[in-house]
Amino acid sequence: MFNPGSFLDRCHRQFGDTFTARFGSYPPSVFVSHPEDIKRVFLASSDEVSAGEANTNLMGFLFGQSSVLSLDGKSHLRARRMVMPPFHSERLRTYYGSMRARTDEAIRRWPVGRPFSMHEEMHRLTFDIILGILFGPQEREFYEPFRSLVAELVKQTESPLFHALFAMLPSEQLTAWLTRSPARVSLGPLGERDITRILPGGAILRAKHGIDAMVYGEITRRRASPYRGDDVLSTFLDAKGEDGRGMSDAELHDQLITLFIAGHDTTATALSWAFYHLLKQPGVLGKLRAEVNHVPADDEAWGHRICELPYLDAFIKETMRLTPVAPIIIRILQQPLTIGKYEIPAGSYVTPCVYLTHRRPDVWPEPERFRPERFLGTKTNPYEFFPFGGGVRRCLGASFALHEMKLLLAQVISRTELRLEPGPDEPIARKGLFLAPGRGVSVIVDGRPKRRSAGGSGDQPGAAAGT
Ligand code: HEM
Repeated sequence: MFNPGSFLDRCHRQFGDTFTARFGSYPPSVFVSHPEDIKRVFLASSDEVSAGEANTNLMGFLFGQSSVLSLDGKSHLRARRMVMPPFHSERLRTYYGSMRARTDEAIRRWPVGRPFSMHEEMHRLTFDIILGILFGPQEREFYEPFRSLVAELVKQTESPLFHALFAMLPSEQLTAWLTRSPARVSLGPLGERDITRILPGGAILRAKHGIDAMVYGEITRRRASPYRGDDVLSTFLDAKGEDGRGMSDAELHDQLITLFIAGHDTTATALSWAFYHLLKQPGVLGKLRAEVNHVPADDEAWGHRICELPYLDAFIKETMRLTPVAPIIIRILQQPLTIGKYEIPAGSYVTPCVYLTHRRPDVWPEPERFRPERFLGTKTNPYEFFPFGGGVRRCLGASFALHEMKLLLAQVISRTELRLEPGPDEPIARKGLFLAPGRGVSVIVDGRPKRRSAGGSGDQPGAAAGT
């Protein structure tokens, strides 16, 4: 599906709100986009629908079987309760300082007068931010190898070979192979050999084993250390479930990897779309800049006040309505379910379609128009607007992502003169599981920062992790 937007539009025009599509080796997926049907799916009990199995089939080899994404029912709720505290709203303020400091560094890095890809820059920035928040201040010896292993993994999982394997092999087999294959085997008298260099797809295994080894190494180091800070790993090391049990090393590893994977590519892609819409519409940029500049950069509560700005909030919602990062939400039916006039058999995939629901003209007048004002002074309906999914599986990093997006956007637009490099419109392209701007949003900075920002100050200062 190279052009996912027009594929979905075509299916909707031809078949209406509910239709079935089949992808590779996966069971048929029933797409739904009527708010009543979305509600039925999101409110279904865990006896009726599951999400863990579908998530595992898609990416389980990356985040492991004790990840909050892989689990269902009671074990999912237990994991969610343990993972949630660092993402509660009062805790988010402790991250503002490092978010600002990191954004400052990025702005200083950007060339003046020469185009660069905003998507790549947002990737780098959100990567640095989430790594600092998960693991705390780190030395370069951790960050740089980790960054290159992740870059290699992403490159490999976006390669044609991986897509071919994904389409051909039953997903459980692919997951099992990627999860269980050893990186090294013993060849008797020849000693141990790295087999990832000769296996097809071995580069994926190599990168994954490298990442796992680094994360386990860090967990061991931190368990042995008395250091506890504001970072997520510190919180998890001391967390106890209702049964009084803490997290095992495998649980810690799986939750950290999950948060890392779920927590930066998504936000980077949403931010790239935000910059695209912003720079495409000078009127919107003008309104946003006026609102943001109203908050003095050295205000003690800068971050908090920025996160409360109504137009900025509406702007981000409109970005996520028109160009949602995740086009669909996936559930597997554990028993037959009636959705609208259809009885859907157990075992089917049911996919509330974010992309189509967000473009319904009966809910969103002139749906193709980018108009943040539609969100001003209104409360959104969770079955009409769900860029973060819904029900008990709704994204647990949603508030974190929204705060991060607001702070980054506010800081960039108040400190730089930016414009899009002239060229055709950005196509909606599939990048892995997400919808991303196909050309990467090429921008040009025209002006140096106008004033020094308060950097790590304001709200509760945090360390610029990783430096
Ligand atoms: C703009 C950024 C983001 C978008 C668009 C996004 C979107 C989503 C979506 C669509 C889901 C599936 C929800 C469902 O099945 O109903 C999800 C789940 C999840 N997201 Fe996000 N996400 C974002 C940022 C983040 C961040 C920053 C974190 C953490 C640091 C995070 C952590 C998670 C986790 C742990 C889950 C699994 C929740 C569960 O299964 O209980 N996400 N996200």
